Amino acid sequence: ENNPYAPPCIRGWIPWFGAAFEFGKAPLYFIAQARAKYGPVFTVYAAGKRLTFVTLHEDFRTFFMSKDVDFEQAVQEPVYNTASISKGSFYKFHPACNALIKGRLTPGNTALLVSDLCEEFNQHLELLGDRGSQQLNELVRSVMYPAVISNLLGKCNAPGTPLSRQEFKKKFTIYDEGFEYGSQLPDIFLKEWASSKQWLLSLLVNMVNKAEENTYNESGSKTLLQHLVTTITDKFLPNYGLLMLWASLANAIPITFWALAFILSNPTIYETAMGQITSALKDKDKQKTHLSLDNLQQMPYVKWCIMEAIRLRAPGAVTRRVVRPLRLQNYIIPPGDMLMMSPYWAHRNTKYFPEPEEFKPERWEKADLVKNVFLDGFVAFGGGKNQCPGRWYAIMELHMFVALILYKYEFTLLDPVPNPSPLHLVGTQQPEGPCSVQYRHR
Ligand code: HEM
Repeated sequence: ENNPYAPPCIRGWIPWFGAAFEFGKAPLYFIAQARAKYGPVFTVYAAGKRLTFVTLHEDFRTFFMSKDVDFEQAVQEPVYNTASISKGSFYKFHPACNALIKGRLTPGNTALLVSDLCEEFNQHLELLGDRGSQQLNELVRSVMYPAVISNLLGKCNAPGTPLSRQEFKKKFTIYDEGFEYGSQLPDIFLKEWASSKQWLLSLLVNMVNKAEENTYNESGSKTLLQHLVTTITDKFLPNYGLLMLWASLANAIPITFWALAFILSNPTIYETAMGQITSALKDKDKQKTHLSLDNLQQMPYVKWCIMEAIRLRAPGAVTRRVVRPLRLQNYIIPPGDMLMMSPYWAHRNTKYFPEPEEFKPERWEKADLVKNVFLDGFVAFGGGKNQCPGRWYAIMELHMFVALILYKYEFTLLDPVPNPSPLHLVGTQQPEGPCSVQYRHR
């Protein structure tokens, strides 16, 4: 309690609630204000928890690599609240689960998923019809949900009728939108959210049963889910499946929305991207557009647009738990503290990203993306041994989706690009307001 080396601690006026109220209103902006006022390392005491923020790039290595901080202990409680996985099970199986996903989604293995994913995207993009208008984020969801489920969990597990796709979209959206509160509160406070979670869990029970019956695909390979079935051997298997499903959709979908919105709202960027897409895909069919890894490599500018959207709308925070006294700057952070790092704010450091608020795809020219090297200071996927194992898949998936949809459809943005909502710390940023588009098949 009276640690003289502890960083400045922010408490609110109401002692018990601490800063929870102020923090909860707009946590993303609270971080920036607190940093300006209290310096690069500070603790927020909120709702009985100590959250210590690490804001200097020079400390990120410690955040990701130190043996005195731990990923599993930081996320165990949220994992229990969102997927009902017991503490014992999580500590037992999480390392193997993480290693599995990492191994299945290396750049090389991701390349093997390209042609199936392309087929899925084609199929679901064509369901949009010749023309229409709708919310851009709804449109992205309706194509990406079934396509990615099919690609990662198996074709037999993707919702196969318009009605079941509609229902999945509805349940998953509720689950995803409530994930942040759901990760902190017991189910009894969140009825609708908890019932969507139960619905999704039963769905995963079915998927797992099928994966246990058919341990291989028609093609003789295994889906990520079929691999998971052999790794998790306790009763929480479907629950791990749900978390994996959430992780594979929750961050990638908002980024797809932003990437499209940024491109469509900027005529020069749009022209450059379209130039590359049309010259790479030339006279390919516009209904069944076969797009290969080579084609993707012919559109580096489109990839820069994806990377730039990820940079600008990066997760609000990633977390670790301090397990032994941790030295940072001139402070000693006590065990038990949650350690927080904000990729969103890290990407607004002008030393690494001049004109940080601008959508400037060209800044990615300096990164050796062909060799899978990002820009210095880029931390959207976290780091260390718990760095996002889906990052190569995410980049490939978004690159392909954006190229395909722009090749097939012409869009008109009917609203200005919305601001990001200041309400969320978990995951990539969500739009604050509506953004509708009109589209027409080319
Ligand atoms: C643009 C899209 C994405 C972003 C920005 C993103 C970001 C992140 C971040 C920041 C973490 C935590 C890392 C840390 O604490 O150091 C994470 C974890 C994770 N991500 Fe992603 N992610 C994306 C897409 C995906 C996709 C497409 C998949 C699956 C195919 C995926 C699977 C996972 C999994 C399974 C974890 C948990 C890892 C663990 O348990 O150790 N992510 N992601």
